[in-house]
Amino acid sequence: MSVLVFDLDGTLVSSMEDLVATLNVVMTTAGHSAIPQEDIAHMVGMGAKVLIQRGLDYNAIPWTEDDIAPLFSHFLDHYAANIAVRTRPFEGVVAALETFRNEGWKLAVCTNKAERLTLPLLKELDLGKYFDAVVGGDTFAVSKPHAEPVHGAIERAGGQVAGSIMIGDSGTDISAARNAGIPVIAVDFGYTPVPVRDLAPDRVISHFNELAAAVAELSTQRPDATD
Ligand SMILES: O=C(O)COP(=O)(O)O
Ligand SMILES: [Mg+2]
Repeated sequence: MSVLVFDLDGTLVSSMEDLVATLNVVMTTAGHSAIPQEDIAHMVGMGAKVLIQRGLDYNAIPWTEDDIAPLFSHFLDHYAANIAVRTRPFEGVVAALETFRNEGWKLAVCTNKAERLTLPLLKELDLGKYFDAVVGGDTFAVSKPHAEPVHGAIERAGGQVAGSIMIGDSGTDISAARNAGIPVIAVDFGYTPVPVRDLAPDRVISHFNELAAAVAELSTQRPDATD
């Protein structure tokens, strides 16, 4: 059984506005300046803790791990209470997930978002029902770009690595897929400081209605083929 392993933020869901709102509540409550959305877009992808650290760096605030803990806890509380104010699946996501399920694919989420945020968000957007496994940034001891959460998602979905494909929006996802030994399709509408095309994913799509063709192309390549 092959698995389609999806990243969440910037891939399945457009979540930037809610992430920006929460980060800026955390920043301003702590007495720091709010950060413009276009700059925060480059800071997402490694989970909320790293987002906060990058936000402090942006404001040139020196920090230690001890400084991060209360800000992270504020972030979790505020974001959990405002997780889907503006966040929505990208256009075509629901139709694509339904098609893949009907075709017999197993589906998994592998995100660096904390599990306690990921599960409620999927539920709130009525997406949870499509996935055989959901892995968050804190589900395993290490997060993407390590291979372990990708392999864990595939295993928990009841699938096997050979034939599985990752779909993501950032260099973190592309590296995670490479480390996990599976091909990767990048969406070009997500959150990344570098254009994903420059990171050499196997395919790039600009809309979810292009995903089925990209998956079909990669699926016809033998999983053990070398190129
Ligand atoms: O919350 C983040 O920073 C990243 O989440 P993602 O792995 O779903 O892109
Ligand atoms: Mg992402």
